[in-house]
Amino acid sequence: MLTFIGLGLFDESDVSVRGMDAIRYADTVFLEVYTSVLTGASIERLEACYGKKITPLYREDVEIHADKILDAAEFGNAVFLTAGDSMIATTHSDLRIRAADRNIQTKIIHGASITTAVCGLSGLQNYRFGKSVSVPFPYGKWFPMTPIEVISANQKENLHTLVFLDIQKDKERYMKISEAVDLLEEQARRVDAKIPLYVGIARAGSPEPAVHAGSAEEMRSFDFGSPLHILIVPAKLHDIEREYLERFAGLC
Ligand SMILES: C[S@@+](CC[C@H](N)C(=O)[O-])C[C@H]1O[C@@H](n2cnc3c(N)ncnc32)[C@H](O)[C@@H]1O
Repeated sequence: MLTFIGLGLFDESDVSVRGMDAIRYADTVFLEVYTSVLTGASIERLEACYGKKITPLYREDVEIHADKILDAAEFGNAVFLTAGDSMIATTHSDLRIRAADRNIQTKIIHGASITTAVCGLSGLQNYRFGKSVSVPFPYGKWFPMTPIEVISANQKENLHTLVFLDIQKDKERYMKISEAVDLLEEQARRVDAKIPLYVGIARAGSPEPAVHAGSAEEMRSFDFGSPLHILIVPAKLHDIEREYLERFAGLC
């Protein structure tokens, strides 16, 4: 059996009771550490809390060398932990299909996801979000323009855009809101587009999340603090959305 378990957003206490029971009952516990992370808990702390040895998994362990996971699931109870919800903004649906190819039973135990937490923190309505996009760290001459293309397409339809920020786990590098805004502003400049308003959110799910709405300049000067960070580029605001951002995100 392979059980996908979403751990929620911040630390070891965010997992559901059902998820915790499945971890305690597991023979093997894997933790995927490259699509998102629990910034409030180290692996050691998770191990102490869940009472299990945890094997961290990097991208190649899941996307190329998944046999270790699938073997453990074929011959025992394996759990595959992910920060947030397991199948949101990740590649894990492929792993579930490969498990099914080997007649391994699978199930999902859901966790809170950043994709829904942003609605509560920003007041932006879930049904008004269009396609989401990721901003990767530029590499050499590689400077992808996909983020501004997706944002522009959503803006044409009057839809909000959720913008995930890159994680380079091997370097413990997490993109900050100010870095992402610099990249998005450069992309906008190249295609003669304008992003009039951003909403930045840091550490959703923690006791002290930061939420701030404003122009590119305000995003650069506001101190969002430690990771993880995420951005929203809002469409035209409804009255209630505007009022919520004024009350809870410092929108002027
Ligand atoms: C690719 S998504 C994975 C989403 C995850 N599976 C989920 O359901 O929450 C990871 C990105 O979402 C954002 N993110 C995830 N958790 C966050 C949090 N607690 N606070 C702020 N941003 C977060 C960051 O930009 C991070 O790089």
